[in-house]
Amino acid sequence: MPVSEAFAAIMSAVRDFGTEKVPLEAAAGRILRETVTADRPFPPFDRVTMDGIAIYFDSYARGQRVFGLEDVQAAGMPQMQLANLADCMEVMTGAILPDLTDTVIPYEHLEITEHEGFKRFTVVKDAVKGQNIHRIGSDAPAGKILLEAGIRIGAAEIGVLATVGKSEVLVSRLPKIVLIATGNELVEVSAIPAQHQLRMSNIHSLHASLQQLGIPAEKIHLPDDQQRLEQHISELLPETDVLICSGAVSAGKFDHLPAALKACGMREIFHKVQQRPGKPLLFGTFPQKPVVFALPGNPVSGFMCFYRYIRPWLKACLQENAEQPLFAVLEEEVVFNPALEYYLPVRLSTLPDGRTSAQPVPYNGSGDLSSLLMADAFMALPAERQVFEKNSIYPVWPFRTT
Ligand SMILES: Nc1nc2c(c(=O)[nH]1)N[C@H]1C(S)=C(S)[C@@H](COP(=O)(O)OP(=O)(O)OC[C@H]3O[C@@H](n4cnc5c(N)ncnc54)[C@H](O)[C@@H]3O)O[C@H]1N2
Ligand code: MOO
Repeated sequence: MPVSEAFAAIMSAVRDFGTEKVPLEAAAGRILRETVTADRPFPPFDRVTMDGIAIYFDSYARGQRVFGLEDVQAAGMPQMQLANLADCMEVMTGAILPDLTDTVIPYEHLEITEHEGFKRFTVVKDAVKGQNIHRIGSDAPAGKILLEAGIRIGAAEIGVLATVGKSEVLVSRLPKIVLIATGNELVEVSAIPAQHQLRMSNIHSLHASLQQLGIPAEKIHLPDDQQRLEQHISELLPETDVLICSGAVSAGKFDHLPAALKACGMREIFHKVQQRPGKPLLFGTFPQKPVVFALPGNPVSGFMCFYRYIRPWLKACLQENAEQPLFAVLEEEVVFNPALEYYLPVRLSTLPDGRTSAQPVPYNGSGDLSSLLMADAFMALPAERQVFEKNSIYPVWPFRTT
């Protein structure tokens, strides 16, 4: 199956995992599922923006330059009122502007003297009516939509949510994901492997890739034994939303996973995609609820499949706004003969004209996990061509991203 068809099949199996309310403190990184409006104007009152004095501008306009002090309006104090329009009120940044004043002169534009125990302020720089006041509603009127459903909540959004009083926020519920590593050759990260063994890395990479999306996952290692695979998988099914398996999906004698999944009731949507790496990718659904992505065991294959298929699928399930497709300029000629879509590890950078460039990194194929250390995206080179010229433009799928 071509990549475009595989992707379309996966995206037509998008599921809604529902919503939940979380405390504001736990909302960062989650997907907002409600419209958030301004409960009050932004700012909610005429806000003083400089420490100094507030005056009635007409007095100044008539030539008055010396103002006697009536009182001090600090931030957090209810609004005061100027009793005599020829006086002034000392005001602090963040205070509500005193009633009957309309202009704020900062201390830097004042000479301060004392006369018989009373403070006097002489204005020594030109003033403009209305200066240094952040007007009520000038940023947003009450009722304005500030945030729409579908955004990923970041630090700026948390500040706005706090301002409008959202101590609880409606967000997408996260799916329960189980990561299964298969393979008798795999040992724990903390183990010293024998010569024929290796430490399992794929599910740790996948776990980290899910963490970028704020989704936790359970990790399990199962042996190359069909009965044990079936038994474990059937136990997991009732309480799992997404199964992501790694390894045992190609043509080997011990690649029991497809048969085990089928025995557990999986409906296979496709197995094998016209791509490299990641050709043996399998996607299926279960009648009750989980979907299953069975990724090829070669580390770069599974990694690529996560960013090309699983990540966009999960974002769509969480009802997160879709990302803009990204394109880059290929920095050197690439020749690739098989009739497969080629996902080439590349390093991205910005050209002087602002476009993104993609430099292929040294790469020994889908077992070469270390090649990813130098790369930050896969460039998708279409199956119909064999020669990809320098300076041609193709889509890229970045993986150093949130
Ligand atoms: N006769 C054929 N052989 C192979 C084919 C094919 O079409 N016909 N496809 C090749 C391709 S392409 C790939 S990719 C691999 C995928 O094979 P599997 O998905 O069955 O994966 P395994 O054989 O289990 O493992 C492959 C490789 O990856 C290592 N591995 C597996 N899991 C992990 C893990 N969690 N952490 C680190 N490394 C892992 C495993 O040790 C193997 O070296 O098949 C080709 N063969
Ligand atoms: O497709 Mo396999 O994933 O090339 O190594």
